[in-house]
Amino acid sequence: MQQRTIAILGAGAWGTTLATLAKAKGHTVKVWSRQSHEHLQTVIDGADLVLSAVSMKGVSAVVEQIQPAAIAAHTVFVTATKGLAAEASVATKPLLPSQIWQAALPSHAVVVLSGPNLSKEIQQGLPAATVVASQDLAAAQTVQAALSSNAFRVYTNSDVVGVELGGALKNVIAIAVGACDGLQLGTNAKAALVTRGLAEIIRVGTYWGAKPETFYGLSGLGDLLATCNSALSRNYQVGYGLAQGQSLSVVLAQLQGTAEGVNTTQVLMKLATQQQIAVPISHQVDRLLRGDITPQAAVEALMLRDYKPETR
Ligand SMILES: NC(=O)C1=CN([C@@H]2O[C@H](COP(=O)(O)OP(=O)(O)OC[C@H]3O[C@@H](n4cnc5c(N)ncnc54)[C@H](OP(=O)(O)O)[C@@H]3O)[C@@H](O)[C@H]2O)C=CC1
Ligand SMILES: O=C(CO)COP(=O)(O)O
Repeated sequence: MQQRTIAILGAGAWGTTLATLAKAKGHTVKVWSRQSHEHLQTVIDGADLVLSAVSMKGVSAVVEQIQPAAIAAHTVFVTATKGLAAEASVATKPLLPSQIWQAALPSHAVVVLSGPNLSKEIQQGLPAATVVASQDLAAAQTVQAALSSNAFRVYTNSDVVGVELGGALKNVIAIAVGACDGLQLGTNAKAALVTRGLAEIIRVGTYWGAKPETFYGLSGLGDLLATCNSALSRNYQVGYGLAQGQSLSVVLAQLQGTAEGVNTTQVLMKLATQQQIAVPISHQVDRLLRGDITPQAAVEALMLRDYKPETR
């Protein structure tokens, strides 16, 4: 196995966990965060892989600190952020983290890493699988070889948009399912939400050019199952807390780490409204997060929608 020099950007829950996985494989690992004394450019100098696990709101600020001309041609950039850019618009601006990285580093390979990867379980050494997606298959295979182990199984995929959107959009559905569990609506209701949530993700994803089948994989259905079934998920915790009658600000103040679904819902609603894509569950999550509706009223609004065939 080839030893690599890996720079990890972001020392939060996911960045720290990815560093643990990379160190366990014997790679040389350097971690950078805003608290680091070293400059970002110094940390990524000479790195074979640069792996970013900063939350969505920090991606542009981090990318802007990088001087592309000073980076070795073979360096592969990996983004593990699950979110949509707040400034995204259909016409002009990048929507996904990998598009921000690729726009700043047009001559470097960019790889998306996404899957059912609750960091606390991985830190405990429990087995997990993930997907690395890139238009550059060799770059994806380099990342696959670098991170695969007996505890972390890495698959490749060429559907970058699908893999990245799956990881971002499942967070919105995880908020809905957290609320469903917080209201103790039962297993049938939860199964319905996850299944119709997946249909909603596929509707949005295919609009943006993703392959439908990608969403039945690890970064779509896989990550939905993980985050909708675990109290470790911060997004699930947000929905659960709202269903307990707590305000969003109280829920977020008590939360350990980032719940990307809160901002992702806002961006998704802006884009889906512009493009007239039906996202009924996300719409109710948006109203709930804004405090415009009670969780009980959101459930009723979903149950009493116009009749329709399942396949539309
Ligand atoms: N935790 C998990 O299980 C998983 C998380 N993810 C995704 O990874 C991303 C990070 O999640 P996670 O590590 O859990 O979140 P945390 O809240 O634990 O950490 C967030 C990280 O982002 C950094 N950050 C935030 N804003 C900025 C900024 N403006 N400039 C630079 N850095 C910034 C933080 O830096 P600082 O410490 O300096 O504040 C910190 O390193 C999210 O998109 C999440 O969806 C993906 C898979 C699994
Ligand atoms: O993406 C994750 C697991 O795959 C982490 O979920 P949360 O961000 O909801 O904690």
